This record gives sequence, structure tokens and C-alpha cells, in this order.
Amino acid sequence: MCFNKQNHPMMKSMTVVVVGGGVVGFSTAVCIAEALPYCSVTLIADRFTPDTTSDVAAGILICSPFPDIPLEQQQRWFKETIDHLLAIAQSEQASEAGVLLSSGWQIHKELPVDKVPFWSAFVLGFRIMTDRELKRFPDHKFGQAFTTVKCECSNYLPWMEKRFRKAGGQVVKQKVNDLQELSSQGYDVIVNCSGLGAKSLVGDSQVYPVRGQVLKVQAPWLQHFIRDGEGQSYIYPGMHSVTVGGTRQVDDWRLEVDPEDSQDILERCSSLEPSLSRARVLGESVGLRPSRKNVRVEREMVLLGSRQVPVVHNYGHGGWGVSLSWGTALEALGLVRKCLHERPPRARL
Ligand SMILES: Cc1cc2nc3c(=O)[nH]c(=O)nc-3n(C[C@H](O)[C@H](O)[C@H](O)COP(=O)(O)OP(=O)(O)OC[C@H]3O[C@@H](n4cnc5c(N)ncnc54)[C@H](O)[C@@H]3O)c2cc1C
Ligand SMILES: O=C([O-])CC(=O)C(=O)O
Repeated sequence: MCFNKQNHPMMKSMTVVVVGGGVVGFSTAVCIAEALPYCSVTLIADRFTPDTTSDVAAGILICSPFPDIPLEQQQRWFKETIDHLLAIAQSEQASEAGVLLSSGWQIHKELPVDKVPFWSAFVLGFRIMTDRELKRFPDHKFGQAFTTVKCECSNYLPWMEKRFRKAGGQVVKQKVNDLQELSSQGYDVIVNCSGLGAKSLVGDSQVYPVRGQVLKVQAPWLQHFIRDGEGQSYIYPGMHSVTVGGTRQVDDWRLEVDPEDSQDILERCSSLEPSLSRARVLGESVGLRPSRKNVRVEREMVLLGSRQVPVVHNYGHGGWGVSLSWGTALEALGLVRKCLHERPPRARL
């Protein structure tokens, strides 16, 4: 017999809840809802676009490695994410989804440790810049040129929400104070994509904020991104404006725009691209990167009331949540599958 969504014997017999309405939560929820038609998937969050950290992200696909996670695994996460986004960027959905190709330069004042970053094979046309190209950046002595993807979450998140609903997913706006609340609603698996919220939701003291401020400016003449290798200063042309940044303020919880930061960002970025001093500022925003020494993608059994409930964690992506969103979502999907397969036989239909 051939099973489809309608006649599958376990049709919607299992329930999964995903906490988190940012790029990690929606990617994970879409992966689960599309791959497991016999699951009823609910996404719960207290903040949605345009009010998440993901909305503040420049959304450029590059990455620094996490120290204790095998590099091959991080390569796979990056590759899966960029392949997924490249396909969207090259489809008729690109502008609605807010995903575009972006070419430019990452430049360094000193020779970087990794002249060839771990993701270099997955972006397009990665190469070391020539001396001639470096001439326009006299303070920098080394550079990398490549084409990557820019994923603008203010478009991407609504697009992903549509995709999730199309796959049968449900969306609820609500704060979850305790995982116990979800357990008492009987969910079979809880997926935690709460970013910085994991600090209180699951009591993870390893998660901390790294404050980032960016500006959107009107400078349609800029075609290429420029990123200072240390990651403090960057200029990313996008669909409707140019994102210029940034700051990396560790353990700083301030969500208000700091005018001094804006001034400093504009000065730093104008020294990389002098024409920026003519650009009109369209807006400023702040986000708190959900940082952690290592991103947490793993499952555990948690005793909630009298029940042992499988919880799959997918949070702590720091400054790389867009870059790793689809890859870590696929990893979380694999963990959800394992949880469902290992349910005690009596509990299975
Ligand atoms: C200035 C700046 C620039 C950046 N640029 C880039 C970039 O170019 N490339 C890149 O890859 N990354 C970038 N990042 C990092 C990126 O923004 C994050 O890694 C990413 O947004 C994390 O996504 P997330 O879904 O985990 O978190 P979030 O977007 O913060 O979403 C968390 C979600 O969980 C929900 N939540 C939390 N706790 C609860 C609770 N108890 N109950 C209910 N809901 C809850 C929230 O409401 C929210 O919906 C940047 C970040 C900043 C600040
Ligand atoms: O560093 C960058 O180029 C952009 C980014 O990911 C961030 O600000 O977190």
C-alpha cells in the first residue's frame, strides 16, 4: 500500500512543539513539518518578525568556527544552509524570500590564522585578493574575494511562516515560562530554538548576549560588500538598502540605539568606503546575539512533572544563526526523528 499525507497510518498522531520564532525556530519548524507529515507541528514564540534578533541580522553567509564542534559537522551545516539559500536566490521566489547573491571582499590588517576559512569551498569563486585589488584598502594587507548569499530576515521570516503553514504547521504567540507548560499539553517532543531566551527557559548559564548595532543607509551606488576581517566593521549592500555595522559588546543587554555607536560605525565604515559619508541614514537597530561557546544542537530527556519528555535543543548560534540556520535545522530534524522512533512502544499508535 502506498501511504500519503491523507492515509498515513500515523497521520498527525504525534505532536511536536518548536519554541522560537526567529530564523532558527522557523527553519527547524519548516524542516520538521515538511519531512514528517504524520506530525502535528506547532511553533510558539513571544516575539515574531520584525521584533526578533534575526530581523536585525545583516544575514550574510560567512562563519567563524565553534571551538569544540567537529569542523566537518560545521562545514556540513554551512554547506546545507548555503545550498538551500542559493537555490532560493536563483528561483522566482528570491525577492519575496529576501535572498540574494552578494559579492565582495573580506579584508584583514594582519594575516588571518585561517587564510582559507572552513566554508571557502561552499561560497562561490573564493580566492585571495590580488595586490592590485588591495590597493583601495591601504590599511589592509590581505583579503579574500568571494560571492555568498545575503538572507534578509524581514522578508525571509514571513516567507518561511507561509511555507510552514502550507505544510500544516500552526503558529501561536505566547511566552513559555517553563517547559512543564508544554509537557502538560501532551507534546511528544519539545524543540527548543529560543536563542538568548534559553538562558531562562532551560536555565542555561552558558548563553550570553553580544550586543550588535547596525544602520541601514541609502547608497544604491554600492554593489559589493566590504567586511573588515575582525568583524567589527562591515558594509553589506542589500535589496533595498545597505547595512553598515557593527558592534560586538559582550554581556551588554541594552536594546536601545546608542548614538555614539552609530557615529563610530559610520566613521569606521566611511574609512573603508569614503562615499558612505554621502549616504542618507534610513534607520538604526540593535540585536542581542544569542552567544555560547558552542552552539547547542543535541537532545536530552527532561523530567517534566511525572513524564520523561524528549527535548531537542537548537540554540546559541551567536553571530552565525542565519549562516547555519538550515544545516542545524536538519540536524535537529534528525534528532526529532530519533526521539519519535525511540518512544516507548505502548505510547506509539
Ligand atoms: C547586528 C547583528 C548582525 C548580525 N548579522 C548576521 C549575519 O550577517 N549573518 C548571520 O549568520 N548572523 C548574523 N547575526 C546573528 C543572528 O542574528 C543570530 O544568530 C540569529 O538571529 C539567531 O536566531 P534565533 O532564531 O536563534 O534567535 P532569535 O532571532 O532571537 O529568536 C528567538 C526566538 O525565540 C523566542 N523565545 C525566546 N524565549 C522564549 C520563551 N520563553 N517563550 C516563547 N518564545 C521565546 C523569541 O520570541 C524569538 O521568537 C547578526 C546579529 C546581530 C545582532
Ligand atoms: O560579522 C558579520 O559580518 C555579520 C555578523 O554575522 C554579525 O554582525 O554578527
